[in-house]
Amino acid sequence: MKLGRLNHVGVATPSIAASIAYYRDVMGAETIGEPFDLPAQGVTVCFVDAPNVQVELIEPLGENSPIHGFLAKNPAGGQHHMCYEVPDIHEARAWFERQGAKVLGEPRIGAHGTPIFFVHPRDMNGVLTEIMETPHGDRH
Ligand SMILES: CC[C@@H](C(=O)O)C(=O)SCCNC(=O)CCNC(=O)[C@H](O)C(C)(C)COP(=O)(O)OP(=O)(O)OC[C@H]1O[C@@H](n2cnc3c(N)ncnc32)[C@H](O)[C@@H]1OP(=O)(O)O
Ligand SMILES: [Co+2]
Repeated sequence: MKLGRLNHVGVATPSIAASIAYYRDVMGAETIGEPFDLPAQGVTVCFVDAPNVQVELIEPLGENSPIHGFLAKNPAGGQHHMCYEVPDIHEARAWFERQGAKVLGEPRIGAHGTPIFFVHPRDMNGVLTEIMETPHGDRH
């Protein structure tokens, strides 16, 4: 596999509203999207645009949110995952499985409308890693 573009850095937060104020007022973010719910992923999401990458704010949604454990250990929130793009999600998944890495579930549709999967941080140098298929319009 060839390392692809860094699409976003996931940042878990107990309050998207408070994080939006921080990125706008302290960090000077000029483009911040509207928050939206992704019940299938157990999170509310909001994208903050930096010139070269997005920050993905994620707040727990529902009792089974996968970020409850992280926020229990990091109550103020913090950097949660890195997301890299790949041209073919199934090839990428098979690659990580061949490396012996723990792939967390089947590909499912993520916040950008293309399939994603996660690889366990224990097998990824301590970084929870999201792999995302590049949207068709963004392919070169
Ligand atoms: C918005 C939609 C989508 C997108 O399109 O972009 C998203 O990004 S959704 C983002 C949220 N979804 C997910 O994170 C799904 C995948 N994650 C999981 O399945 C779980 O979070 C997990 C990775 C299996 C962790 O589960 P959890 O129950 O919280 O923790 P464990 O007790 O199992 O932890 C084991 C081990 O891993 C360490 N850990 C946990 N989370 C992270 C993290 N984010 N970064 C680095 N390390 C992490 C945890 O501290 C434990 O370490 P040890 O104590 O040393 O064993
Ligand atoms: Co993400």
